[in-house]
Amino acid sequence: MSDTNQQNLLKQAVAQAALAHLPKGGVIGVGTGSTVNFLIDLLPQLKLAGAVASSKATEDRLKAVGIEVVELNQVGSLDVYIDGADEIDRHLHMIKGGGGALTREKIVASVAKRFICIADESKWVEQLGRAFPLPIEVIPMARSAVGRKLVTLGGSPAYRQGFVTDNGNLILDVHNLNILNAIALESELNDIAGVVCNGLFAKQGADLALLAGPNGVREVSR
Ligand SMILES: O=C[C@H](O)[C@H](O)[C@H](O)COP(=O)(O)O
Repeated sequence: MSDTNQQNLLKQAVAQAALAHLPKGGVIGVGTGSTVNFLIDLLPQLKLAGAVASSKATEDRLKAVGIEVVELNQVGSLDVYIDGADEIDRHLHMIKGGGGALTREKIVASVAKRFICIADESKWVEQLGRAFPLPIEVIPMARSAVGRKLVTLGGSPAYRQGFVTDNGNLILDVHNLNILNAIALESELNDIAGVVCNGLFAKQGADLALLAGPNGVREVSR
């Protein structure tokens, strides 16, 4: 079996395991990405009243399986937000945004009482950012200015060519950042003029991580 097929089986397994952690008949926040896509296919079983989508892609997919998509402005708070991650560490801090949906993901997650991260074990890392570059959503006119600031922080920003976010902005993928204090760096990056949002989810990390490996799905909670 190819590595991709094997990884897809793990994503399917973690999506299945997540169902037990989600409320039946409620409204939940739904993230973006290939792992979440496996979950969305299973969500009709929960007979949800609706879901808040973190991207246009997720919105389309939720509608395709018959789940009502609720605007965030119609919702006071959510019991649960569920999403994948590009990397997650032992503090349940994450890097997200590989699919470019980080800003809406962070917004929807911010109104949720609980963040559940679903991933395969390949996403579990000792230190964030060593293998996966940190995505940052940037206002287009600020691309070079933000890039220069990121270089002074030790990063090597790469412009994600041909990609436009759901919000009409661009993504810089920042390599070589030494992320020793993810909470502090998340704030520091947000302070750069022109940055809309960065892919560190540390101030609000996950409350529960479900991680699928060859021996099953393990749970790590805070
Ligand atoms: O923008 C994309 C999101 O942050 C995803 O949660 C992240 O990239 C993980 O995606 P996947 O489940 O496809 O690995």
